[in-house]
Amino acid sequence: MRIVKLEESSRRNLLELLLKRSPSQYGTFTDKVNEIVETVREKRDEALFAYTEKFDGCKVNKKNVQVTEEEIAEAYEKVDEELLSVIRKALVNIRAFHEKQRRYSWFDSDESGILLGQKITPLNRVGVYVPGGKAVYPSSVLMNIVPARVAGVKEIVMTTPPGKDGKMNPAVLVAAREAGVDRIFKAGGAQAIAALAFGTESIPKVDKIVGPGNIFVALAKKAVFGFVSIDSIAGPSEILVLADETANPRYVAADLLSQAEHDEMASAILVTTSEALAEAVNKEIEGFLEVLERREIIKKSLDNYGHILIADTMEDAIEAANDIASEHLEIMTKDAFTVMTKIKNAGAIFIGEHSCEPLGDYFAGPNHVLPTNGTAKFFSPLGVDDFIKKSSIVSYSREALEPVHEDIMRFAAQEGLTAHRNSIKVRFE
Ligand SMILES: NC(=O)c1ccc[n+]([C@@H]2O[C@H](COP(=O)([O-])OP(=O)(O)OC[C@H]3O[C@@H](n4cnc5c(N)ncnc54)[C@H](O)[C@@H]3O)[C@@H](O)[C@H]2O)c1
Ligand SMILES: N[C@H](CO)Cc1c[nH]c[nH+]1
Ligand SMILES: [Zn+2]
Repeated sequence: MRIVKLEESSRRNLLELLLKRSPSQYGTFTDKVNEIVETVREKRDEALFAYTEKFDGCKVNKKNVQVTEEEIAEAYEKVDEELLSVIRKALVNIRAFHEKQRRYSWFDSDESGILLGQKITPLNRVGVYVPGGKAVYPSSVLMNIVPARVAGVKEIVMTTPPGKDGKMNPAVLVAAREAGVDRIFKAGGAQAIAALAFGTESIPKVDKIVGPGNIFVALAKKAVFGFVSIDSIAGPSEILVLADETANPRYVAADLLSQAEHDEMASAILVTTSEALAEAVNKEIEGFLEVLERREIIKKSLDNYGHILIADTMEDAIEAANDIASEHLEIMTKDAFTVMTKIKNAGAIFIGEHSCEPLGDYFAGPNHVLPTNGTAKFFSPLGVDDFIKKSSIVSYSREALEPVHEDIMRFAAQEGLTAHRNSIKVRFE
């Protein structure tokens, strides 16, 4: 990977390079995706099936677009016992973590006759998109469905691209059933997002669409936002390792490569105060590349978005990490917990040399659907909050309203809203 000294210009160049991965930069794809979305909106199933044949090479129709109980039973037969056991163990951790995010309605009242509160209502029906182009992601199935179930969503509809033969990945189906999905449809890409947003004869319209995906999925989610709600736009994966001379270069290299293998557009960045560590990490990467299976994707990703920045001080390194706002941030330094307290922007923070990123991808419990592309400055990981909404509650007795009614009338009059003023006035005539 390129080793560059961290200074104002290199930091700016890196930030500009990373921004090129933002969905907003893909003008040519935007037109194409908008056309797919509009066509599915208008022609519904007919368009959905045609695009599935065109982009996924699979013929689906009204009869086979929804995954059947028989297909799920067949999937259980194909998935080995050990994987099923791992899925169940992961589910225990993921559920326990998300249970802690549960929110409750609250009501606050006193003797004055005022009751105020906030009522929590789960969303009625949500759509979960599970990517399935370059890799299959049963782990993402768990990460999307569990928080929705914990929140109390009534119906969870999942879509994921079918194989050319119409078959679905068995581990994906099993993970979905274990996590508590209600219905699964064979649809991927922008056409699946449009079908969930507007509804077709086969796929029901949902209130919110969540889940990661490639550039077509991300742009389609942007296009349908407003017709439905969406979660953050989780794009190609990212890792930033913050390390000093105490870090183990073999671990740092392995962790950087773990995210680079997702996509040619994934990014892997090391920010370190140690030049010796930087050289050693590069050497380890060369060794790993000889044996890793997805080395072609990894090489492209490192060529495009792999970077090592050498900082003069740990304070400078932390400032750069906060600027980049990576999806995942690993801290392998002395006093790693103190460093963590200075991190403001990151989707998930992994502390210490044994807390490697894939531990979070599969098992620890926190969600792996995280903000990417610098959006960790304002977005949070997918969680229970994404699947609930709040209504404010207001209840005043006559005795509570009487002492403040003139204040309110004055406020309304100042805005020139006489019907508002009248609504208060009629109660005291
Ligand atoms: N942030 C996260 O939590 C997270 C988790 C898992 C995966 N990811 C990311 O999700 C992405 C998954 O991408 P993927 O491609 O493997 O699966 P995907 O399901 O997102 O995309 C496949 C679909 O893209 C559509 N498509 C492909 N080529 C097209 C074209 N030329 N025109 C129109 N549509 C086309 C097809 O309909 C296909 O079904 C990766 O970038 C990965 O890094 C992120
Ligand atoms: N690291 C990905 C999110 O960026 C999630 C994932 C799923 N499987 C493996 N990894
Ligand atoms: Zn991963």
